[in-house]
Amino acid sequence: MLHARMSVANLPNRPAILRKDFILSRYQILESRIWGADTILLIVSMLPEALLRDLYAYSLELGMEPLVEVNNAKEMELALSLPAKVIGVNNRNLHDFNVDMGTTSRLSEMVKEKDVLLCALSGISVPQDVDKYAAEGVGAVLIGESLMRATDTSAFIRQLLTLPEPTSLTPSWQGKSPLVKICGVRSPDEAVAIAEAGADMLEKVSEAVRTLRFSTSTPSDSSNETPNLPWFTAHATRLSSAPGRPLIVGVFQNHPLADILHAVAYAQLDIVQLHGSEPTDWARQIPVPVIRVFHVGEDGKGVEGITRGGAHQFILLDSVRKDGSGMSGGSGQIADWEFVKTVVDGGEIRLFPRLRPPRPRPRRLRPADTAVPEPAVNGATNGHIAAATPPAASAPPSKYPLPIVLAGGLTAENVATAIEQVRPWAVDVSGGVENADGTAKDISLVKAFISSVRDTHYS
Ligand SMILES: O=P(O)(O)OC[C@@H](O)[C@@H](O)c1c[nH]c2ccccc12
Repeated sequence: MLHARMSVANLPNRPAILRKDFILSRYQILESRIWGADTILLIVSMLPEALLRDLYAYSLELGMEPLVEVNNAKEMELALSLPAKVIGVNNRNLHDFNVDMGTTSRLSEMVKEKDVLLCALSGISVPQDVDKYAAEGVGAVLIGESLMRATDTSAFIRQLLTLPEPTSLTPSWQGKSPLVKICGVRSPDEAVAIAEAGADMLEKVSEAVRTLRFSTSTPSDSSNETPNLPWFTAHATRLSSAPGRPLIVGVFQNHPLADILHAVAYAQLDIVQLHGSEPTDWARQIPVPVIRVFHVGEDGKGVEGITRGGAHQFILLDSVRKDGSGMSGGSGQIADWEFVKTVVDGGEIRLFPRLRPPRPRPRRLRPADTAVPEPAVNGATNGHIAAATPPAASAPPSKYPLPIVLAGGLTAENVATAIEQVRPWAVDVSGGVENADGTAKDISLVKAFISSVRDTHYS
């Protein structure tokens, strides 16, 4: 159960996990919740009425609306009296195991006009079964045997539900020019000027952040949810398509978690950037999206596990400082763009893996991202970029290039080249848009930087 839950945990629109079992006690319900179930099955025919009512109420208490299974009109009456909101009609009679596909159709009359999600259970194997039930108001089907027998499960489900091939899963951030993140903003006035110049994200170094709330905020349209794109792609796509005021980022380098949480609340940060060697898991405890830095060394070290999703939402690549600290940032040093490009092209894990492993090819020519058969989840379980083995030059770029924020030594002069070469999701600049003595941002440089980015489109 826990493995099932974990394998879908990082999908933005993950399916619910049902414990389809013979549930007889509160203990089993609590156990289900603890091990990752979203809901449970309660079978009316095997539970005395008082126990059924108790288990139904207990399940609700734990935040789970159970699937209540019935097989005849009497059981349906009882289920409706609970009042169950999700009712499954089992076409299979559990006393003699005979399947009568008309059972759901006959009982569907009893839930008409009611606020009930009706599910058809058992015996479903062809699209016509599903279509017929759908026309009768059935909202879900439960399929066991025919799914187990199908050789290509995904194709079978698509066929059964008349779903299109999953070609529409194209990340939308790739067609646009990268977002612009300006770091080291010193005052509210500077922030306003930079916002007006069109920056997408600002990072402050002063206490001024609380006054940086602009009235131009446009709430994003949450009804337009992204489909189940891989983790980083989904987050990049969502942020790229949310218009509004620039987001305020707080950058932290090896600060205590308590300080970060305090700053998020006090300064109302939109995003936290972890720029040190903080534990990956902290991102799960920070209540706003997190950008995590990967410090890229000269030898291509520092990107191990970079495709692992499920914690931070965004990735920033910066060049390691030459001071031996292993940290990056603020040095004005350019990252190895060619190497960063191999990380971007290595991409995120494919959502729909091949069913059979690829035919063996000579080892040397095998690109890094097809070397291992991948599970049907995103990068949570499989960081497949090996620093020492960037994809071969001939390898086709991944369908889901890794969306990254590129930082390190960018200026209005070099940013266009950087974008063409690396194809980052966003670019980050601080020193490159400052005045000669480094005491303030030079707004004309900020404008030049932003227009250079906006003029650069990916082909
Ligand atoms: O394998 P089928 O015909 O697709 O059926 C699945 C499901 O309805 C069935 O497994 C089921 C639902 N409730 C049950 C209760 C007991 C035994 C079996 C079930």
